[in-house]
Amino acid sequence: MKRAKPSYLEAPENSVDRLRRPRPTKGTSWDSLLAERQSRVALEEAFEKEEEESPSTSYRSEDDQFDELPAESPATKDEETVKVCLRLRPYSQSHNCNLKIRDSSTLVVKCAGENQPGASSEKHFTFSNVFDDHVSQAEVYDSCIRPTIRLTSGEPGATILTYGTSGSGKTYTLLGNAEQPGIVPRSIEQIYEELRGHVSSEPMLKMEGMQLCPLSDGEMIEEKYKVATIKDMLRSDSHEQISQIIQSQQQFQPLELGDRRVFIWISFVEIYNENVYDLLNLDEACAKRKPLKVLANEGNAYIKGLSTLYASTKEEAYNLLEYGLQSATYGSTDVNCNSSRSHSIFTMNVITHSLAMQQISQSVYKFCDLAGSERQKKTGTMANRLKEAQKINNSLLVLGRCLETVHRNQKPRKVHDLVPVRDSKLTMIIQSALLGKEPMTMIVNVHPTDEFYDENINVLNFSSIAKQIVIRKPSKMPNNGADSTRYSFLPTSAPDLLVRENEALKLEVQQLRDQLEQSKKTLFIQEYQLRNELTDNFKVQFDKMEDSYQQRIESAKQLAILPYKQQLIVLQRKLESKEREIQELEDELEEDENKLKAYEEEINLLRLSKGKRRLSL
Ligand SMILES: Nc1ncnc2c1ncn2[C@@H]1O[C@H](COP(=O)(O)OP(=O)(O)OP(=O)(O)O)[C@@H](O)[C@H]1O
Repeated sequence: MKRAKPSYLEAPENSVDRLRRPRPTKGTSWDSLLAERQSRVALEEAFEKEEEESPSTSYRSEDDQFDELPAESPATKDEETVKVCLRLRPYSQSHNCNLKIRDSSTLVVKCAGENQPGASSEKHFTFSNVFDDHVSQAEVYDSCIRPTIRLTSGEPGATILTYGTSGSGKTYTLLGNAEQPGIVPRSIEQIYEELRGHVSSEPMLKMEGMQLCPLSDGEMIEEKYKVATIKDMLRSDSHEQISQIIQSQQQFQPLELGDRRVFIWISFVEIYNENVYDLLNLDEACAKRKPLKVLANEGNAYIKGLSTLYASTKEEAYNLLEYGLQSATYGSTDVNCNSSRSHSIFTMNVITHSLAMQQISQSVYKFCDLAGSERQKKTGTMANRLKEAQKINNSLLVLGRCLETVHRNQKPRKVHDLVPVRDSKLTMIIQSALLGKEPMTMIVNVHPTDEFYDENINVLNFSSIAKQIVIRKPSKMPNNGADSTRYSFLPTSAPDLLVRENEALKLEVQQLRDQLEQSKKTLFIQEYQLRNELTDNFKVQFDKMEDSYQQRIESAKQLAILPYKQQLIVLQRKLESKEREIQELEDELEEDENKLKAYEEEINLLRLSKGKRRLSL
């Protein structure tokens, strides 16, 4: 069946790029336009009927039988649902609170029109976990995140989102503070502690866009220099305290990873007013920030020109996190005086190279702190703030539409709608999670006071849709190993044989693609090893050549100085004979002087005897 096309006869959706809105083609007649409109209306009516038969939200009024409440879409052994956890922010007892925790997975909301007769008075929302306001950061981490960081099983990674109104505790949950570290520092600890002894000190392998590349010696030095520069700029060691706190609360143990070598690359971006900015770009430290382009290929997003820095130790990872946070844009609203007005995404790319198996796998962990989903009136939005709020709300709206479409597509139906991931930068970047290629965990933060009643209901409705999305685990190829892991959305029961055949073919194509991908990687590893061998061989040859050149230079030198050596010997001999002559002359002179002295003594004696004789006469 053909996919339903959007019609240009309907009011345009504001969030959709003007250029991409539907337009009439030249020469289209009015009759054909009406026919197109009618077929579209018929299609939509069919969808609505389907929707009525299987409602998408997981809440019902009190009048409904609670036991019948569909907690989530049924997930089989090879499937998992998007994990959606709820966390309540501590609130003052003086405030009215309409939210009550019923059990570890159910929240009951008292409706605003409680006193009106006939009005339904309670709504029940189910979650993977519900955390009360006194639950600690470590408990939240252990229940929601720790199980999703699976470093041995070659999972594709995970996307972790915090969602809620401004000031509801999203940043607190994700980052925490020096005394109560949040999810990101705990994940850094878990990853580096579990991979202890396997993280390479040299950044030898890197993902460039969608390609895996070995780095040259010069490039490796450059990468290390960047991280060292950031360390010098920060000059703080607060991470040591954070690390100690986490270690005392959660004992992460090193994993048994055999000969595997791991390379960890970190990037950090901010989406502000629908522009993507690099938070780790050292060149932009003092200059005006330039927005980056987001490109997409086969459901994977790639940010062109994004800095991805190598962190060989957890200290370096903490430094990159701190540096990125310093670069982030913070504004202030009436609701939260340190409100982050942008979405930020901290990404850890863990590349594992198994020498024995000749395999490379990649796990990408994305931590997204979404901007607050508050109403414009409540946040005192003016001018700049209004523009920010509109952009924030738009991207969250698109996120909601993506989740809704994915959920709708998972129902047994013939027409699958296009998931509008391209309608916002946020959904474009996290599309692999939205399209089911990797697990997603959403932590919904709620400030449970009456003041935020409407916003909280919106947030809870939004999360109830996310909760029902089923992620299917890929069928693993026998020799594919970890990196071939893929997830796909397929309807649970195909209505006819044709659809099933189609799906089987799709699966086959996917498996062939995976095989091709694996072969490419094997080829890449072999090329990489060959290059290393060649480099070693060249080194040995160069050493030998250098030795022989040294010898030749030495013998040429000896040959050149030979005549001078002989001349030197002749001159030395002449010098010796002259010295001997001088010595002889000196000896003769000494002899003559001695004789002279003897004559003088004789003369003196004669004079004395002559004198004596004269006296006697
Ligand atoms: N569970 C909690 N325990 C203790 N304090 C909390 C908790 N949740 C939030 N807070 C406090 O509430 C305040 C606002 O939280 P936070 O900055 O995390 O909100 P936010 O949802 O990120 O807001 P924005 O969207 O505006 O950035 C902070 O001072 C934070 O310390």
